[in-house]
Amino acid sequence: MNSGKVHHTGDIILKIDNIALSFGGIKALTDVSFQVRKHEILAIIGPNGAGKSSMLNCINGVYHPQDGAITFKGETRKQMRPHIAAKQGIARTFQNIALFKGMSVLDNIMTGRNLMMKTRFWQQAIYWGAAQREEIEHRKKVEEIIRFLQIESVRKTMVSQLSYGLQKRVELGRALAAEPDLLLLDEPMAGMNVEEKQDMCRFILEVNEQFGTTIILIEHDMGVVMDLSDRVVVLEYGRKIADGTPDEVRSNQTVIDAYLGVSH
Ligand SMILES: Nc1ncnc2c1ncn2[C@@H]1O[C@H](COP(=O)(O)OP(=O)(O)OP(=O)(O)O)[C@@H](O)[C@H]1O
Repeated sequence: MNSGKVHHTGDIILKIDNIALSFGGIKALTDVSFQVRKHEILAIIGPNGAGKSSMLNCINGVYHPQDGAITFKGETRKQMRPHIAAKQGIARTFQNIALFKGMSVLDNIMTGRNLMMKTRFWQQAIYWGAAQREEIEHRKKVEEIIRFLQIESVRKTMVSQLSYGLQKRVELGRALAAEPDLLLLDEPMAGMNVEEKQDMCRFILEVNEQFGTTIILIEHDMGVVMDLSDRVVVLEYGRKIADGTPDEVRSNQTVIDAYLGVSH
């Protein structure tokens, strides 16, 4: 897989400063700091239990770190809240697919627009015309995403009837429906075959290129990480042990030791 990623990134969009998170006696994250530039694809890697998902959960406000600060688009918060993160333009996919399995592809992606809907239920009753126009606009955007992800043929299909790879693509579609500035992808290729992985890689790169979306992804497949990312942050036992370009990280002795299981 050679993606031919073009490296052109902008100002800092996300700053993680000295984050510490623990659950009772378990230290999930200790003093983790890194920065993400606009339009960058940043991969977070590390062995199981290293704190990767916890980091994403702090960024989108699901977990509340005991220490440190998160600055997104210039606004610093000690603790993010999920609805604020979403409103500020952070969208997320999950390690285990979190779709409405009994609903169609179209309706699932439509749920990603919820935050952007201006008219509420009681308003819809009064301003029926405005609500209808708004609905048409949202549907147009959703249809664009469906075309972009090449899932037109299954747009009316119930999600439970789709292959795992397609379900992952629909989940990406739902996140894209929110038109995020920052997209958090938790193992977007997990459980996929080679062909599905290649498709997902292509879509992630196209999202980054065409929409200018900044992306943070957690991924275990090192081939994918090396191909997709501009930079890589490596976590081990909740601490950052390296941060750099894929080439820098690949040749970093501490990283090599962590992956080969050398005790230190
Ligand atoms: N909600 C929680 N309650 C208690 N402990 C948690 C919780 N979430 C994470 N942890 C613990 O925090 C540590 C880091 O977990 P996390 O899921 O962030 O790691 P990870 O690097 O994403 O792992 P994996 O690659 O296996 O998904 C682990 O020891 C985990 O058991």
